[in-house]
Amino acid sequence: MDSTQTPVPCGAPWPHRAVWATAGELVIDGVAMAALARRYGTPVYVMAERDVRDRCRAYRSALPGAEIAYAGKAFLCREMVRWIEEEGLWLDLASSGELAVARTAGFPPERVLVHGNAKTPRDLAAALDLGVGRIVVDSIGEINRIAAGASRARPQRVMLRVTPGVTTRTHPAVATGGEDQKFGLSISSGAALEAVRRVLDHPELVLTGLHCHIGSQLGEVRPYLIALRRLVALLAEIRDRHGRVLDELNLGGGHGVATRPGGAALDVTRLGPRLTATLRAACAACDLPVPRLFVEPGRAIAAAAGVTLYRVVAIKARPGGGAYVAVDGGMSDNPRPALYGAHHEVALVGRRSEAPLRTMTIAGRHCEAGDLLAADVALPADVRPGDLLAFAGTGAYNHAMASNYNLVARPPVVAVRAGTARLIVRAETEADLLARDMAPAGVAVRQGRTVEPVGHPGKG
Ligand SMILES: Cc1ncc(COP(=O)(O)O)c(C=O)c1O
Ligand SMILES: N[C@@H](CCCC[NH3+])C(=O)O
Repeated sequence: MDSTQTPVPCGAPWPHRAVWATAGELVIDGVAMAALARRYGTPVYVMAERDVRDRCRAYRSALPGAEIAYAGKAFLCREMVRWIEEEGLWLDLASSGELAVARTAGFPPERVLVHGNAKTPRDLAAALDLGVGRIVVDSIGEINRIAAGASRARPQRVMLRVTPGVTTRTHPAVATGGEDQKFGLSISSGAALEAVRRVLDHPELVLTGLHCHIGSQLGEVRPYLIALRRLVALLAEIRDRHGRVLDELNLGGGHGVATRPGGAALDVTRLGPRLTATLRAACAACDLPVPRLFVEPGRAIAAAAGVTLYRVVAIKARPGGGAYVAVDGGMSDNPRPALYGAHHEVALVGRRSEAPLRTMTIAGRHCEAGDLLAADVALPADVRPGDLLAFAGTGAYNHAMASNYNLVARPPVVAVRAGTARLIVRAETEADLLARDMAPAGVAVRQGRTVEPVGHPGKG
């Protein structure tokens, strides 16, 4: 593109306000990525605030009257909590650590749902102390533990997570609707009904409804409708056996996002009306009032808002053609390609290249051959050390799943909005890494030389 051309929208899976501008620049909501990378270093996670907010609003308008709980496991920090709070969503949290983020960001506890198949005493104490809106019971043994921390004067509202026996097309590691798995209580075995009975026996607990979560990165509406009907049937059975009509039905999250241009997504504008209509029809058939519906999207709110920028460090020819392009990050900041074979779109940013496209594999910096961030992507043949690469769709389950493998410090998160960039999670430092490591007694600490971060061999 030459300097007379107008910016071209990137389209999905890039953020809503991402454009290709002149000279190969990627501009997200008015912020140029090359300058951002120079200012904050690389790797860096970029989160487009207005993208997150747009998606929260799309959920609220596609599901009027329903509660939208953002699944914080996808991406959580206090700034994100503020956006979610301001957009009127609930938060789905899964540990005392996540609860600490929400608590210290001032999120209203009555809009927090707590999940977990193995909630520790600490998790439960944090949830009960905070006074969260709902705890989602995931096992029978947990019922007494929650009741013990509540009281008749201050009863705890709970939902019950059930497994509806629905199969889904997704990676096996994130398929959770089937019978044989670690989450929830089976409907067909009778465990779910037994758990209902036990919860109802506790005056310290208020059973508000049922919950299920059938999997993640799902592309079809149908499994949700099947799960919904099974949960409504269970609501009717609970009414018939116990004389109790529960008010809430939570269908979890899992709504898939496009990972390639033109790729399929489970768009809430398509899903929302089908859920609402099916819920009404199923309840009418069982002569039940329509319960308040909850959904818990994580990826669908956060994934496309995020982009990761890396510097190219080294290039190597592959035997058979193509090349390995090694960058200054890897499976420590994005384990998804190695774990699930996940695909992220990749683009050269910050300079224009006329070179023909060549097939390249983007390799991470970690000490294992499987640390490949993207296989067989087409990039200009003149990609060189110092170049900047942008990865799309890294807003969910990247920062959240980052590790310190090889004692690599985790990257910062920078929010962009209307032409302004702002640090929202600072980079980890080597001092952070050493802070938890107890130096052996009597070892004198030798101060290291301060070195510039690698990955800036060129100005781009
Ligand atoms: C209980 C629960 N709710 C919501 C989610 C959010 O999932 P996703 O990010 O796929 O929407 C998950 C994770 O899959 C989950 O386990
Ligand atoms: N970590 C998974 C999603 C897990 C969903 C958690 N409930 C991913 O990146 O795809």
